[in-house]
Amino acid sequence: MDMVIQPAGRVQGEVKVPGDKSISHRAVMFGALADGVTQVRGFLPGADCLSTVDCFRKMGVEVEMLSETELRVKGAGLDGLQEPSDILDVGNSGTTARLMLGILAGQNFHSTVTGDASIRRRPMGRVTGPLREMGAVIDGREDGRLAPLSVRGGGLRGINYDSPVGSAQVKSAVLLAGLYAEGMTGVKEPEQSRDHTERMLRAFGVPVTEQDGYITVQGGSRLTAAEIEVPGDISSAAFLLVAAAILPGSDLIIRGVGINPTRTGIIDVLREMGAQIECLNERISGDEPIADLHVKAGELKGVTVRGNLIPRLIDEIPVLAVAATQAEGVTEIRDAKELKVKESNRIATTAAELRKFGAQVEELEDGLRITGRTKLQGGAVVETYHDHRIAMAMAVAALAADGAATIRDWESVDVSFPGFAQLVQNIR
Ligand SMILES: O=C(O)C1=C[C@@H](OP(=O)(O)O)[C@@H](O)[C@H](O)C1
Ligand SMILES: C=C(OP(=O)(O)O)C(=O)O
Repeated sequence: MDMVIQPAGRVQGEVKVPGDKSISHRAVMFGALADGVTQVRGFLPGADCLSTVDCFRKMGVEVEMLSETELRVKGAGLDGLQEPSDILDVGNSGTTARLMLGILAGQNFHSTVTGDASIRRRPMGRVTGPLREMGAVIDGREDGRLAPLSVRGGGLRGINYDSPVGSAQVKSAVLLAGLYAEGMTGVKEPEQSRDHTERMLRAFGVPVTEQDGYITVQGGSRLTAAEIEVPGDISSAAFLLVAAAILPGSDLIIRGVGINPTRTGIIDVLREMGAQIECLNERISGDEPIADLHVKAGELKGVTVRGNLIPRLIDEIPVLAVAATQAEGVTEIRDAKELKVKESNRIATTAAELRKFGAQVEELEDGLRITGRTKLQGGAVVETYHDHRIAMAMAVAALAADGAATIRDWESVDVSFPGFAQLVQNIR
């Protein structure tokens, strides 16, 4: 479906964004493995998280949807999952695929995991490698590096894994397998990735410790059902933060957004660029810090973003590139090769689509160089490569353009932010 986005003078008002995708996935998965009934509020009813629900239902877990955002997961216990009689289809969701592979590695049954065309291109060797090292039998295309993947799990031994990438999906997959392994399992990463798994495992009563730089769990640790309050997703809020930062006269409040420090790179960088962002009513909700974000437009200037900041804003880089087109001078994003293995190659797709608005964007081996400030041109017909973040980033570019833009395959937005188009309409 095509979506036509009209320019907006500014954005204003008060809004809420849907629940955090990373936390919603984990609430369902950990609830499924727990003893007792887990209650989840603020769940993201996006396509990716619904894929997680579907996969765990196929393994016999009862998930009751009390409303779109509230669900009850009847835990099967650590060893209660059943062999699925059909393929586990994760749709477009890398998080479902990789975290679930960690769980499947611990099961004494056979399973097959696949997903859409994008998932079948994304690297799975980063999880199947360490899971095989732990003892899981995994096969698939390219010697088990690409889905479809078949898993025969069980009989795992704990390892200390030095991950070559700062990836929460890798860390989580290994730690989840570690719950089923003999002894201790640890993961060390080159840059710290989001820590929702560690926080939520603790909320489910599993000790997660740090030993010699390894984040560690003890095999056999049982999970006890918990009540999970999912905060608003800062990765979704990012589209609104950038819209408000670049549209002069904007003044927007986004209520109840997760501000876990492993996720707030976008706030740090937008502030450094010159946007005004305040965190109001900072509080702890369950296991995660949250706040209301008050953002106002500013005169933006270019910045360099690299190193350990990258995992703290990895999913926000396409929309950060849009902000950079409206900043004076050069913005460089480096050390971000990981962008190439997301739903699309986000270095290539961000550059190609932003150029359609007249932006000056150079693709780098490990990132992007954007030179501002450019008055973005209307009339673009944007391809989205079925990548929700590209669709929404380009919608934000359209808000700042001098005419309407058409965004192709808009339905991908439902992966993480159902209702985005309506919400943007309401804050004009
Ligand atoms: O663990 C998670 O929930 C996620 C981790 C990140 O991926 P990587 O682990 O591949 O960096 C992120 O890009 C993804 O949207 C969600
Ligand atoms: C990369 C993303 O998700 P996943 O890896 O779960 O597909 C994303 O949401 O931007």
